[in-house]
Amino acid sequence: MSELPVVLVTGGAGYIGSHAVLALKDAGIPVVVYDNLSTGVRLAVPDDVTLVEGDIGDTAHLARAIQEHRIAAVMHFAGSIVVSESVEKPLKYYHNNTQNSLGLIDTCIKQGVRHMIFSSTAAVYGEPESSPISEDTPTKPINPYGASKLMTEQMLRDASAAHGLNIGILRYFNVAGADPAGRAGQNTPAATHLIKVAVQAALGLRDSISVFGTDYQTPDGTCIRDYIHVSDLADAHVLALRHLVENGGNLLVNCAYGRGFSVREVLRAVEAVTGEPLPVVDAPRRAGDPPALVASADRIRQVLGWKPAHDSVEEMVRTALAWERHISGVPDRPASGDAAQTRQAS
Ligand SMILES: NC(=O)c1ccc[n+]([C@@H]2O[C@H](COP(=O)([O-])OP(=O)(O)OC[C@H]3O[C@@H](n4cnc5c(N)ncnc54)[C@H](O)[C@@H]3O)[C@@H](O)[C@H]2O)c1
Ligand SMILES: O=c1ccn([C@@H]2O[C@H](COP(=O)(O)OP(=O)(O)O[C@H]3O[C@H](CO)[C@@H](O)[C@H](O)[C@H]3O)[C@@H](O)[C@H]2O)c(=O)[nH]1
Repeated sequence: MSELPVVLVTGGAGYIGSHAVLALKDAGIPVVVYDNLSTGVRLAVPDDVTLVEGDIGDTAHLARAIQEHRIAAVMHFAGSIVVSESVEKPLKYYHNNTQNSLGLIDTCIKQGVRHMIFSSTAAVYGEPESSPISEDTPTKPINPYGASKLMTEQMLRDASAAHGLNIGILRYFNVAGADPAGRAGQNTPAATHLIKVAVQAALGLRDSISVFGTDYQTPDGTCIRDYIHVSDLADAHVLALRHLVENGGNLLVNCAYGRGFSVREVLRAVEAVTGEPLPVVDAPRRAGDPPALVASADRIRQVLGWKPAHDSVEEMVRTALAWERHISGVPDRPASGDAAQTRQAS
């Protein structure tokens, strides 16, 4: 690879950003985290990585961090991420995802940053008329979250054309799981993501798990999503950075495996991994949810040579469960033999 740039990871104390930091470190690429710790946590940043605590909206502070650490590339994960909340509080999303990204892009250009990789989302596609969804599928977001991200994509494209910034737009589908080596995971206690909530319910940390909508036009009536393991996604970021540094130009890729699972299928996978029934409650539809989002994931493999290593819902559930046990302190169940011995002894 050409000379490795120092990478500033905005949102690097959050779920996906912290896994990207590990992947960058594993690849020997120097990294600095910039995060306001609004949903991220200090402990998610490895001890040997500098954390600059700050808001991306504070562009003077951001500019100083870029200068001080000689940043040449930015991975921009910082943002607000909950689809249903974006329907209730749209301006929060246009502020944090669009307006703050505008300030960040402007600051990066003024400070001579060469490369930027942006966390976009499948939510930019809305309710696509055809499936699977390719990068050429028209973008028609149906919630403010998706709209706030699409506007940032457009700003990046225009800024790239005018100022020569190399941009990588990565449209993630549903991210799940945790670092298989147990170094990182999803830390937000009030997280809303299906697999996170389901493993919390499996561990007794929540009373139940709701299935939001059972009357969608899908085979079992529940929503379908294309789940991707967070460590495979983190690896895609390292490949995307190499691509921008070595080839220049721009990149737009879906990040997914290209197959969908319904909510009920995911919950069955959780039950299969834990060996226990889940406390499931059928509930009304959640605002802003499209029925099905399944990617065409050919381009990311072709352009980046990405070879996912964790393409299994069970592995996503297993690693998420292990991380949840780690942060909550809920012990592993005794093996069935131990349980039998305990019963006999009493
Ligand atoms: N989780 C998913 O399934 C998913 C799917 C598609 C896209 N994304 C995108 O990936 C990115 C990361 O998501 P995540 O799941 O890791 O979320 P997260 O909430 O765990 O991480 C976001 C991080 O950004 C920080 N942050 C938020 N606003 C900030 C600001 N103004 N200034 C500085 N730091 C700020 C938070 O403290 C947190 O550490 C987001 O941009 C999100 O939209 C996530
Ligand atoms: O307790 C729960 C949580 C979720 N769901 C359903 O599970 C599916 C997935 O939901 P969730 O895990 O919350 O993810 P999404 O709302 O699909 O959004 C995620 O995936 C998008 C990309 O597809 C990203 O843009 C978002 O940032 C990210 O939060 C949806 O049908 C939900 O209605 C439930 O039924 N019960």
